[in-house]
Amino acid sequence: MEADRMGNSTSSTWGKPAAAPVNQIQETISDNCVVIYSKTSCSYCNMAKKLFHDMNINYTAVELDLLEYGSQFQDALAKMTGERTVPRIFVNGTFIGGATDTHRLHQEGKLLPLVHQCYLKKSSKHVGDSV
Ligand SMILES: N[C@@H](CCC(=O)N[C@@H](CS)C(=O)NCC(=O)O)C(=O)O
Ligand code: FES
Repeated sequence: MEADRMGNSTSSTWGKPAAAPVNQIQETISDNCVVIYSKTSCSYCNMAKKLFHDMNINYTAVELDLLEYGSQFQDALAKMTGERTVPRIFVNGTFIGGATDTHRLHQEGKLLPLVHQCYLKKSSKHVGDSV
């Protein structure tokens, strides 16, 4: 029941160390060239998505407000990137910043090369893949 859940929220948080979200985040960012940790209600996040969309670049969006453990993911992201804010954007397995940083990278012409580097890496991995 609702009251149970509220009463247990502290202990269930203790029972779930941030290691699990960190591992999941690391897996997601190594599997996908562009990952945006986002919230559906956030216009900064939408602007970041639009930037990639307009460049015809596929991205993986993880909507933290729709995740049951979204707040723990935000804690993990804070540990990994120094900020708990959204969006948190990763390209080629590396944190590149929030919305402002990403737009700046794009203006400096550095965003597309990072993405292409990742595509190249992924396509070469499959050459001679025996699995
Ligand atoms: N300059 C940062 C601003 C990030 C920021 O302030 N994000 C707000 C939402 S727009 C936030 O994450 N607030 C806390 C939260 O939603 O948990 C960026 O461009 O990403
Ligand atoms: S722009 Fe307001 S929550 Fe991100």
